[in-house]
Amino acid sequence: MSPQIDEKVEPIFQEVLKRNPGEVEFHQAVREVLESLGPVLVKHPEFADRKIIERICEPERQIIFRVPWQDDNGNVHINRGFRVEFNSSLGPFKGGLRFHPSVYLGIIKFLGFEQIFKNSLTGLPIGGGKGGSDFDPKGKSDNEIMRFCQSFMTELYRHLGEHTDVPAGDIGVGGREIGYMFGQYKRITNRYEPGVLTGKGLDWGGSLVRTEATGYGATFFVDAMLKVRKEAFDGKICSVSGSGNVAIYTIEKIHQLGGKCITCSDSNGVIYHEKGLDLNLIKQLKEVERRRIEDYAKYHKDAKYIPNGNIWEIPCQVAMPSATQNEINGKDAATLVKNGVIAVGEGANMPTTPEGVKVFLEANIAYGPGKAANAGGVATSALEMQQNACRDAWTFEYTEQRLAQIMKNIHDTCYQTAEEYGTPGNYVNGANIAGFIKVAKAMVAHGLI
Ligand SMILES: NC(=O)C1=CN([C@@H]2O[C@H](COP(=O)(O)OP(=O)(O)OC[C@H]3O[C@@H](n4cnc5c(N)ncnc54)[C@H](OP(=O)(O)O)[C@@H]3O)[C@@H](O)[C@H]2O)C=CC1
Ligand SMILES: O=C(O)CCC(=O)C(=O)O
Repeated sequence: MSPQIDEKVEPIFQEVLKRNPGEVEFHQAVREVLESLGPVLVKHPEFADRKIIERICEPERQIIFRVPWQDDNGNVHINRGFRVEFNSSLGPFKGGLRFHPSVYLGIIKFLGFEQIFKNSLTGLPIGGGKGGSDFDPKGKSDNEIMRFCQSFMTELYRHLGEHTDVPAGDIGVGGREIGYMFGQYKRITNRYEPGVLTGKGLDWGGSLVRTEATGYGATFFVDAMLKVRKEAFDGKICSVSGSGNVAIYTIEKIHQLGGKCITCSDSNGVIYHEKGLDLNLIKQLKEVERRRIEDYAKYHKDAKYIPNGNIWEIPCQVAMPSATQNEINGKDAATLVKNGVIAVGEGANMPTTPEGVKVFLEANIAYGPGKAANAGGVATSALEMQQNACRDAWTFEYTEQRLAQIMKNIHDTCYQTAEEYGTPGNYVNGANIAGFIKVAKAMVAHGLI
């Protein structure tokens, strides 16, 4: 762990540990932000007076509920649902829902905490929140998914609203699940309220580019970091982990920008295709047929499937982790650096451990942390809310242009803030400080609430 937490901030972190026992991912996310904030308190003593850091670490509201559902054989199952409404200083709580068996309060709190600063960086009026369930969608039938989503929304709906809390997708939650939850919300409330969820279908209030936004946005962010170093994607060998929504559209944009992506993965193994990935096949396998990535190698005999492989051992120049938290540890980071990586852009949330982050920062590579690099998804969700509010639907070109501009702004804000605070090139500090200051100022303005 980095010893660099400021002495004024350390007691706040100790209190977070005490108040939230066992929530290790939440501790990790909080510590990483708090490490950046010492110099901010020097410039802004009012933040310390008003106990802004202490308040920002405590969610405004945490909802935990039972989700009973029946499988196709009539068996009853009970899952646990969560929604952590972390901070609404800049707008309604906004952030995705994750359905994965690993979900517990500590995961949802880490994601909700990150979301506060990410959403602030977008420059759009959205607060931070996150939710989900320990439900495992793998191997479930379409009807089982629908029954689960309906049961989940039957409890959650009372906490949502376009001006209150607006969920979207995350791991295990895509367009299909958003559709079932939207239908149930509409049925229970008797309101057609498109702005209550984002990531909706294009025929019923969704936005063009939302599906692509996180991956495209992360690639735009890395492109901006490369440009600072007089580099470009063109001709670069790239490695992407995961094979879900973020991974697929990261690969797509990398290819559009002239890079060659040679890897993807799922939780069972890694695909290595030296001549470059066949993205149409990945889309067919994952988006249409919902199969495992292993099957990719059945169609390309020159591609290798490595069961339980370590994707970060495959040499690349640009790495974009797009699967899950803590997928790059200190050793993986050192391997990437040794093999010549020049840029790492995080499509996933907190995919690098603190030890890995330290390796990247010390090696002075271009390292874009998730809360900045993957903000394009939630930013485009906010654009979807704008379209819903004025009952409009923008073109793909216009929406992508807005996304590209937002990502450029986020990059420049992080870059300039890092310089201003004496750590040039450190996007971790830049993102944490810039994201924090905007929320902190709003909290001061709103008084003690
Ligand atoms: N969707 C969005 O708009 C945004 C997503 N993110 C983040 O991006 C990441 C990916 O999300 P998304 O693409 O939407 O999710 P998907 O469910 O579409 O895909 C997730 C991918 O990551 C793999 N994965 C998930 N959990 C693990 C694990 N524990 N170990 C190894 N592999 C794993 C999955 O493999 P398998 O099928 O085997 O589980 C799958 O390939 C997450 O960190 C998410 O929080 C960030 C910003 C926005
Ligand atoms: O689009 C959204 O509201 C949420 C996206 C998300 O979950 C994230 O940024 O991690």
